[in-house]
Amino acid sequence: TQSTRPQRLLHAVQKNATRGDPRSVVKAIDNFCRQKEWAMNVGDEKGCILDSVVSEVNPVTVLELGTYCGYSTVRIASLLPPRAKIITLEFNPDYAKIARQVIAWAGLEDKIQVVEGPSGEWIPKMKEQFGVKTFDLVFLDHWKDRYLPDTKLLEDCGLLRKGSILLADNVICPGTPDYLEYVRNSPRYKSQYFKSHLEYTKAEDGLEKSVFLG
Ligand SMILES: O=c1[nH]cnc2c(O)c(F)c(-c3ccc(F)cc3)c(-c3ccc(F)cc3)c12
Ligand SMILES: [Mg+2]
Repeated sequence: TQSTRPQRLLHAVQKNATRGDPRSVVKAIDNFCRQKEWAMNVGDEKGCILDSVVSEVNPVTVLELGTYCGYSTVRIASLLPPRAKIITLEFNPDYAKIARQVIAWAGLEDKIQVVEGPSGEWIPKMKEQFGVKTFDLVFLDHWKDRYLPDTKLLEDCGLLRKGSILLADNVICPGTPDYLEYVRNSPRYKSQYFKSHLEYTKAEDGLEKSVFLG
């Protein structure tokens, strides 16, 4: 039976990356996506912006919405301090299965919890299920129509604190106009756009970094 793109991406990691070396996993995926098949990882260019935000925030508790194959999960987790944790939500069970294996190859299972299911259902359960108080950093990279409702849900569930950082991928391509309008005009956020390119292409895209003011 025909393999899927996530399966081929996983095989590229297992073939070209060193077990336990997260940076080699990131490199192997970027090479696969540049040389073989495009895939919707945040990629190397936007990934550097992600790295700089993670390093600046130095988060202890991270939420990622949208795991896909675990590329950004590995990128973030490789920069976290020892006791820090990342919870990553993935709606698609096939993606989650691949992501777990990519994360295992990177040797980062202890810092990462992959949770399967709809973000809208899991966000209200974060406190009771995972003992989360608030998130220091949220990386939005799932479905463009969920960015705004999930942000409002995070606010309503008391999962953001003064200074929590939201970092959103794809705010230009495919674009999240309602989310951008909200974080750029709400008095509860201070927002900043980082212009970049759609992963592995010359098309414009960017990341929006928004600080929750409480
Ligand atoms: O859905 C996504 N989630 C997270 N990150 C994404 C990402 O980083 C992307 F670059 C794209 C993208 C953008 C342009 C394009 F041509 C194809 C895919 C998508 C996406 C958008 C619309 C779809 F119908 C399917 C996938 C996503
Ligand atoms: Mg994306």
